[in-house]
Amino acid sequence: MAQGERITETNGVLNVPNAPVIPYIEGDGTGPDIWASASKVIEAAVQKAYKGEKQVVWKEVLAGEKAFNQTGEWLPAETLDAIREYKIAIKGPLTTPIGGGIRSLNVALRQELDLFTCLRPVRYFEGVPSPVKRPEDTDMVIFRENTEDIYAGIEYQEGSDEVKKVISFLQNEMGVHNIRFPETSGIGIKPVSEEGTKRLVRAAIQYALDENRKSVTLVHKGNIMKFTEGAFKNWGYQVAEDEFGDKVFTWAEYDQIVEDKGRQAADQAQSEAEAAGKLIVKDAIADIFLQQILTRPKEFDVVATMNLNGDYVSDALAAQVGGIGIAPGANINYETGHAIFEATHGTAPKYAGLDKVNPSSVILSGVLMLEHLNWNEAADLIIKSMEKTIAEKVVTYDFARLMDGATEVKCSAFGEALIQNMDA
Ligand SMILES: NC(=O)C1=CN([C@@H]2O[C@H](COP(=O)(O)OP(=O)(O)OC[C@H]3O[C@@H](n4cnc5c(N)ncnc54)[C@H](OP(=O)(O)O)[C@@H]3O)[C@@H](O)[C@H]2O)C=CC1
Ligand SMILES: O=C(O)CCC(=O)C(=O)O
Ligand SMILES: [Mg+2]
Repeated sequence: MAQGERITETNGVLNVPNAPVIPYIEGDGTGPDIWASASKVIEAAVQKAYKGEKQVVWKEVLAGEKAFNQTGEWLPAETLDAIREYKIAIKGPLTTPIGGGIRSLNVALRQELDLFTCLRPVRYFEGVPSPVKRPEDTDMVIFRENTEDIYAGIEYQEGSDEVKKVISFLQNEMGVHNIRFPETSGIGIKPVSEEGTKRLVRAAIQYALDENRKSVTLVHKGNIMKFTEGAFKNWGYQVAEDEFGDKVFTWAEYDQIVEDKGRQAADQAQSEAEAAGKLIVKDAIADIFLQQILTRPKEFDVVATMNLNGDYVSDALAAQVGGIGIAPGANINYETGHAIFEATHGTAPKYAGLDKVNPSSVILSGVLMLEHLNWNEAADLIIKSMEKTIAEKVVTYDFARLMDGATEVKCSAFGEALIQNMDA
């Protein structure tokens, strides 16, 4: 086994050695089962693609229950230091208690490393059972803002001295009179900034242009939350128009043409922009968006949204293409090159230690990682093998329960089947 070298970055470009050290967090709950299976698949793909010329040198770093049991800390400083040093990491899911206890370690990792984009591609694999009639029509890439919004964790518990101060400030100094039950309210605060919005939307538009996508939809609830979600929409259009000029046509421009010259002229301008291959930047209010991704998925492509909306949209879209067992993700800072790859799902605690769940979400997060390293040959081997294995109906319980004639296999056996089906 090679000793491994650090990945570095120069002017936004990663320098990837042939044996990069990649820290991994095994995760809680089903994390260890999934990681055991996923890591073997990633190793096999790299071996088959590069015949030993390249390899991943894994370095375990601790977080969650394993970290707490071994060090007394949930997220040791060494873990953050290692990810800062080695740039790229991959992780299994980590538990977050509800209504008390520690705040989310997953969110902490994203905030500490300023991984401002949560990238979650949603595509269909032929043969996967889905609740919709044409799952192949769903092909979207979610850009979820990953550091702000209510995930900032600025919350005050009902009855606490802090909440009394905040409520008194709001009532006495800000003229707020509509907190319905001030004596028994908890308060949460939702910061959304111009910088935070613009760097996320910039990344989404750049991705859409690079990947020849047709549109970017800004998803918000700006009709109700005007200065947070409404501002997200306005800043999103600003960054599109100020920084991408002629490459994009926005619905803000469309509205301006309607005002100046009428709807017919605006429709014509949009048709011309589409014919010229310009990227359409549009927006949708979150509630109707959740309906339209089901009824008209072909109309959506890249999606840029805030943290909480992105969380809901991620799981909803994952369902359309077969569920959370096959939903990958990446947390990325496009400016520093730091990234942590992880599944969209959580620890699925009821299946912990049963070697049962679908490891595909972490395996496909590994594919995103390999693509990020520009090791596309290895990434493609995994994708092809997954297409073949699912087509053979060799699947884990989550797909098997919805498929006729499936062979249900365990988490580890599914990984082995992928390796068997991998043709270099
Ligand atoms: N990034 C992270 O680390 C995340 C962590 N979490 C945390 O995970 C914990 C549990 O959260 P919970 O809300 O139950 O959500 P989970 O995503 O952990 O599980 C919900 C359900 O999704 C299905 N599922 C999840 N993973 C898989 C898989 N790999 N293969 C097949 N099916 C899967 C199972 O459905 P079924 O029962 O129908 O088979 C499972 O019961 C919480 O502490 C939460 O905070 C949550 C999300 C992300
Ligand atoms: O951190 C958690 O526990 C939940 C995170 C989550 O739901 C997500 O990343 O989508
Ligand atoms: Mg989530």
